[in-house]
Order: sequence, then C-alpha cells, then structure tokens
Amino acid sequence: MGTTETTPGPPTWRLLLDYVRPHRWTLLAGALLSLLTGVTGLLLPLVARELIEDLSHDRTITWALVAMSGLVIANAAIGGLGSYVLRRTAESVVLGARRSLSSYLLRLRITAVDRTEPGDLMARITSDTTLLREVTTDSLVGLGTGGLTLVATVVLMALVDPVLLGVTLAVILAAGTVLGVIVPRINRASRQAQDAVGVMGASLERILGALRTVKASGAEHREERTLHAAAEESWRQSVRAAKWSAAAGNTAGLAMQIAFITVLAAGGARVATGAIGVGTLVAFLLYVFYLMSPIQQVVGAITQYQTGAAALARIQEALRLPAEPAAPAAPLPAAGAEPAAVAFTDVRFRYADDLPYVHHGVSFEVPARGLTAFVGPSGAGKTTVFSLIERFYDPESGVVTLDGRDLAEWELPQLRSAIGYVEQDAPVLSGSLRENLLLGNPDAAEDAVTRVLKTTRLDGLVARLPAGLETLVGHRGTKLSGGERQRVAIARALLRRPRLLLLDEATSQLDAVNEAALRDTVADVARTTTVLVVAHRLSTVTTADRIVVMDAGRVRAVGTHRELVAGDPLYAELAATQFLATAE
Ligand SMILES: Nc1ncnc2c1ncn2[C@@H]1O[C@H](COP(=O)(O)OP(=O)(O)OP(=O)(O)O)[C@@H](O)[C@H]1O
Repeated sequence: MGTTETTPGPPTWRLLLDYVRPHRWTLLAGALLSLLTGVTGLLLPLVARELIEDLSHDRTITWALVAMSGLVIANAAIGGLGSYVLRRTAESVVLGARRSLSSYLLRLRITAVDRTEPGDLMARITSDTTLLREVTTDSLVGLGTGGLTLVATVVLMALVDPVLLGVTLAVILAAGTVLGVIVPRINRASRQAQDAVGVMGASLERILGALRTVKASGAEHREERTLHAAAEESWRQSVRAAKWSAAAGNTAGLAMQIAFITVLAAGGARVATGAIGVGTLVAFLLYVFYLMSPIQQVVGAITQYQTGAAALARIQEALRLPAEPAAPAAPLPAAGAEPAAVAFTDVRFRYADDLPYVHHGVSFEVPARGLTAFVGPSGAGKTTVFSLIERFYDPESGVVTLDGRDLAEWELPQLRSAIGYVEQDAPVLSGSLRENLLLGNPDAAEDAVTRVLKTTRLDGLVARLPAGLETLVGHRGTKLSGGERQRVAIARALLRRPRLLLLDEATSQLDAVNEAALRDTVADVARTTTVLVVAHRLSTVTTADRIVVMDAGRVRAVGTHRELVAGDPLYAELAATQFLATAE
C-alpha cells in the first residue's frame, strides 16, 4: 500500500464515532464519573472554607471533618472507578477496530494483497489500533468534560461582566488562530511517524521471512540500516509531533496568562471608572484562573485527536482495499461426492491493467476424474490457470466453468470448498503437524487422517516422530524436508475430500523415494477425483491421462505423453530437457 495513498472517505471524526458508538453508554458513564470527580474536588475548598470559619468562631468542626473525609474518599473512589470505566471502554474500542480489521484482512482479494506490504498491514492492526485508545479516552472525554466546564465557566463570566468576557475571548481567539496553524502539523507528523512504523513492519516481515537468505547473502548490515532508518524516521516524526503538541499546550497556557494580565489591566481601568466593583474584578479573575484547566483539557484533546486521526486514516485505508464478500463457510463435499469437470473457453487475463496479458485466449476441457498435467516453459501461465479456477482473480474475458457452470455464478465459499489446492511452495504453517493437516477440515475424523497419512506416505514419518502428529513443525514448516512439506500440503488438501485437486508441483527435484511416493499418491487420488497438476517431473506426465502444453499464454497441444513426444516439437524438447528424460 502506498503510504501516500489518499482515497476520499468519510471524515475522520465520523469514523471515530462509528468505532465508539457501540460503547457510547459506558463512555458516557465514564465521562459522568469524571465530571463527578471534578465536582467532589470543587466542593472540597468550600468545606475547607467552612471549617476555617467554624474554627475561627469556636464552633465544632466534626461535621466538616467528616464531610471532608467523605469527599476525599468519594473523590478517590469515583475517580478510580471513572478511569477504570474509561480505560475499559477505550480497550473495547481498540478490540472492535482489531476485530473488524482482522476479519477484513482475511477477506482481502488476492489482487489487493499483491500490491500491499503484509508487514505494513500488520502494523495497521497492531500499532495503529493502539492509538485509538488514547483518542477515545483523552480526546472524546476531554472534549466532553472540558468543553462542558468551559461553557459553564464562560456563562458565569458573562453573568459577572460581559465586557471583561469580551476581552478574555479576544485573547483566546488570537491563541485559537495560532493553534489552527499548529494542529494540522501534529496530524501530518503523526501520520508520517505511523507510516514509518508500517515501513518498519514491512521490512521486518521481509527479513524474518527470508532470514536464511539474508544471512547467506551477508546482507545483515544493509538490512539493519533499512530497519534503523525506518525506526529513526518514526522517531523524527514523533519528535516533530511532540514539538508541535508542546507548542500547542504552551500557546494555550500563554494565552491564559495574557488573558489574566489583560483582564487585570482592563478590569482595573473599569474599577477606576466605577463601572464595576473590586469584588466583581476579583471574582472574574478567579474565573479566568478556573478557565485554564478546561482549556488545557480541550487543547490536549485536540492534539491527541490528531495522532488518533492519523492512525484512523491508516486503518481506514486498509478497510478500503478490495475484499471478497463476507459469507458463511460452505460445507465440504460429502465422502464419495462426484468429481468436478473444468473448462476454459477463450480466457484472456492479465494481473493488472498496466501489465502484459498472461493468458491470450486459453481454452481446454478437463472431464471429471483422471489426471491432467499442465506443462510448458516457465512463465507460460500454468499457475495462473489454478489461480483463475480458485477465483483469486477473474478473467478479463472468456469463461471458466466448473461442472459446466460459470465460476462467476458460484458462491465463493461453495466453489472453494469443492477444491483442494496445493501451492508450488507448499506452505506449512507453524503449529503442530495435526493443526496443519486439519487446517482445511478441522472436523476430519481420526480414521480419515490415518487414511490420508497412508495415501500420502506420511505414516512412516509420523511413526518416527516422538510426538507423532503433535510434533511442532516450526515457522513455515522449517522442521520438515521439502518433500515432506509437499506431502503434508497434499494431505491437508485431501482431508477436504475435494472434487477437484489442484497440485502445483514443486520445481525442486525430490529424491527417488519421495518422487515415487508423490507419483503413487497423485495416481491414487486421480482414480476418484479430478486432479490437475502443473507438472515439473517426468514421472507425473507419463502417468497423466492427458497433458495440456502451454506456451506464452496459449494452449498449443493436448494429448498423452506418447502422442505429444511424437507430435509436438516443444513438448518433445521439454520432455528431453526439462524432465531430464524422454519417453519411458
Ligand atoms: N501476482 C502476479 N502479479 C503479476 N504478475 C504475475 C503474478 N503472478 C504471475 N505473474 C506473471 O504471470 C506470468 C505467468 O506466471 P505463471 O506463474 O502462471 O507461470 P507458470 O507457467 O506457472 O511458470 P512456472 O513454471 O515458472 O511456475 C509470469 O510472467 C509472471 O511473471
């Protein structure tokens, strides 16, 4: 995702309210408790004044002591409860944002993922959402309680002396103009700081995902510099934001001092002319003094809001990426369900409008059941065939059908539940072997697992492992060999009882035992299911019922190995070079 990407959307304050709306009552309760804490605090000086009066008149002070103790205890208890309620609400807002973001990210279209940095998306879920916490408590509540107190004080000031209020407001307005210049700078700096955290996340993800290659390439120092640069950029921008926040706070403080002095001068003049009494001036000055705290609260809320708004904008950017419709999971095919037939008719496809076509009118038909191998030079568009069948992408023109029905008419969950897909690099997730096997079908019965382990020749491996299926496979399955990873991925796909199995063979060579195991597995499965294989091995193509030869985004021939070796020069050459042998 481009960090400068700005798609128009609803204003940030509306988005914030959307996040806060489900928690409005608890937030209101927290705000009321905060107000109540303030009121109990304000009452203390009054009681203290009474206590002093009573003492000077030799009256009993027991009631005042009891009242003061009560107020102190109430202040602490209500204050504690208020801050707990507010904090809890803020955490719930963060939770809501994390939930909606993570659900959304799982539904992202592959096209969106292709042009995004996963690490940056991760930062949006983890770090940007955290910033919503402060914005909820400090900003919303600060704005609410501070704003209320401010209005109440201004009303009282108007009652005491409207002329002096005019003087005060003029000073505050001047300060407000300065703040209007400062505040957007806080927003910009905060946004850039969060973007830098996103860049750091993206670099970290890239480095940790290929740490072996980074080490083997001796690139640690270069990568270290990249990470440090992103961290320093975040620091620089955060410091800039801190500088502007401090300037905003100080401007507010300074304005109050100036207002104090101006009111003192203007009020003094008014006292001299007899327009007001000294008592009124003292009362007004006290109010100017009281005004300081809510104004600082409101200014703090606005500056805090800028940081939160920057984070919200980044969250919202992620939520505007194209996603698949939300839909409930579809049931898996029943045991013994009919295998599926697949057909491509004149399919044209490119990954993006500014990229060349990958398919220039691909057509082929695969009947239900049997093994179909796709072969062709690297980049011919074989894997893309699978991506289109899974509807990770949609063709620009032409039709792909499953069971004779256009894929565009299938509900995505129904379509995908019919298919088992084994990617070329056979990803294995960290966790246990069992978790990996059950990823696509958590309800698979134990005997189905045992059967699939046997089919994929993994039973020997499981028996050898001390913890059996509970063995942890490490991050990305690093504790398994390449061949084992491929077979775990096949077993995982088979446990879904697919009506169509898509297998993108690993290009790396397997040893003879692994290769034979894989060939037998695929042949076994093809007896009951439709199997499509992007083939890189002679053993696979020789057992295939039909071979589709692709070249530069077109199907150039279809036939059996024997027919094609005799009839298609490209295939004959591929068979001789790529598969390391000719016919068997
Ligand atoms: N996500 C993507 N975004 C942009 N271009 C892509 C993407 N995936 C593949 N391509 C391009 O599409 C073309 C066909 O890729 P594809 O993976 O289908 O080829 P292939 O025949 O399976 O190759 P190989 O045998 O090397 O795996 C390639 O030129 C590739 O660079």
